[in-house]
Amino acid sequence: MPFATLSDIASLTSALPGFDEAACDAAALRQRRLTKSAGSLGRLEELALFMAGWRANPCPQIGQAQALIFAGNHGVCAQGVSPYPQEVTAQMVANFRAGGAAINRLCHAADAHMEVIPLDLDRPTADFTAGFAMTEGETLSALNRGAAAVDAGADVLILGEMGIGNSTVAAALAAALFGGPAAEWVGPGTGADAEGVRRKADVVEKGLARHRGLEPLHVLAAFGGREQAAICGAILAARAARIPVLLDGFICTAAASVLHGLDRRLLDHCLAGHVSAEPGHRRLLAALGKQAILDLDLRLGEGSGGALALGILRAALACHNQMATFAEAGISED
Ligand SMILES: Cc1cc2ncn([C@H]3O[C@H](COP(=O)(O)O)[C@@H](O)[C@H]3O)c2cc1C
Ligand SMILES: O=C(O)c1cccnc1
Repeated sequence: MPFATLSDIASLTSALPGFDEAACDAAALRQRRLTKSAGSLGRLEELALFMAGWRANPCPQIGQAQALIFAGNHGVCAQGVSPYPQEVTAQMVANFRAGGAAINRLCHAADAHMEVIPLDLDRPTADFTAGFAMTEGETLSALNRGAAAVDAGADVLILGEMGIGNSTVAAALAAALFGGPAAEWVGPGTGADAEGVRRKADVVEKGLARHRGLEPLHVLAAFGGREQAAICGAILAARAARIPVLLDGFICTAAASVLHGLDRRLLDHCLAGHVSAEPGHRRLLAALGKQAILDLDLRLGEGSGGALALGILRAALACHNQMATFAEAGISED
């Protein structure tokens, strides 16, 4: 990193660190000695082992949690795909900076350091029904900005987005990467009515008809946007630094799916923080083989589900690192 061409990214996977089995095995041994019946902490145990393997540490800690919220604007909004006007993207960026958004409060509650990164909001990407949303240069630049924003000293990374029109962009990415009719991937987003959802499906179908048979990074360039590319760059930079990632809802997961399309292993260090109420998200997580940590009917974006899931991850590691063993507590084992 930084990436000079899109094909650099495609050839990168084998050079990235993988899961440390030895650290995971050592963590599993510790789990068996903790004062609880085997497996009784369910997915908390799995999360502790996941963190151990990716941090290459049998007793991983979360000292620093970073949250990156990437914002962008989309030419496809000209097709009337969102009930909200595009200015809301920049207005919400100001709200993030002032501390007034849901993600500010959720990051504060979870003790995550949040940063919002607006990506050329005054230059929306091109309308994907008319051509490529981004040039190769724009795509690379956004990927690199995402990668550069990652703090290599963080122990976990939460990713989120803000961009009016993004539920349509996400549906287009998901349909192009996994197939199926647009109607199976679109949903209300911020609150489109039945007529609005139909319009979104038509717009996505038009985009799919225009951009057929593309490689995943060209799918990203075709549908956009800059924040989706930045999310991909951040996921790759996190992988290079062995930082596990908490994905958010449908929009964030659809962006990440571009990397899964490149190589299925590229999202192995990523957890699905939650499953969103946006209907395509459940289908998308199933396609990626990921089980969400939380299911709270959220449909916000901004990284909200990732920030909430950080609390569960912290709890998993508090048990893993700080519970007494049977020997320490003088408790008889079976
Ligand atoms: C005030 C406000 C705050 C938000 N925070 C996240 N989103 C979410 O809604 C947008 C996607 O929905 P659609 O595709 O329907 O435009 C994204 O920006 C997403 O992050 C918001 C949307 C609004 C209006
Ligand atoms: O799941 C999401 O990412 C989502 C859903 C609705 C609106 N904004 C984001």
